[in-house]
Amino acid sequence: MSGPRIGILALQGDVREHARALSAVGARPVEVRRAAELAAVDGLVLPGGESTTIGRLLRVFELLEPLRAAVVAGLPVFGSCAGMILLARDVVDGRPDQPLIGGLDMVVRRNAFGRQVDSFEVDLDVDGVEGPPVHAVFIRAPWVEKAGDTVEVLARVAEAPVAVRQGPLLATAFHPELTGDSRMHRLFVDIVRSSGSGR
Ligand SMILES: NC(=O)CC[C@H](N)C(=O)O
Repeated sequence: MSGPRIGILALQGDVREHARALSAVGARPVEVRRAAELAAVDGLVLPGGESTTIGRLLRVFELLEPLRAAVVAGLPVFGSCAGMILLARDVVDGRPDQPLIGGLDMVVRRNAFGRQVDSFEVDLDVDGVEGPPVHAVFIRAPWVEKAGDTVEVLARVAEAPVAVRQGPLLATAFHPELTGDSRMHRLFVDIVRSSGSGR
């Protein structure tokens, strides 16, 4: 039995690390740069990078509208860091006109942890992830400023949600692809399988 085909948006960011983590949990990773490639996946990862740049590239590659439509149609998507921002319905401290995909009923604050703690690492208990805490790497990360009632908060740093799920949409402010621990990817692949689009 082969695993679900999981696309990784490959316009910017750490695509290779996500591919490795997805393979480790039995999925088949494929790079996505075009709408036709998007149409052929069972789930999609939006990697970190710069959300403003990725948003602009989504327009250039004519992927923004197809992605919005895919999310509305129920495609499972996992956004990390900049990918979390792209899944938000609104962003605080974003650039004016920064394109978002939306889908997750949340407002995020971009670069929320500020300059002093630009990047940091912390061990986090994440709901839905068994075993020891997840070692979470934050790099100029956002946090969730406001979340709707149907958004499940899976982990927090201080008071701020940094991992959330709403139906088939999963988002983390941290970078689970950088630590060699593929449990967040396993959680996403389980979401893809149970959403019915996994083959
Ligand atoms: N590591 C990251 O993805 C950083 C996100 C970046 N600060 C942004 O606003 O998009």
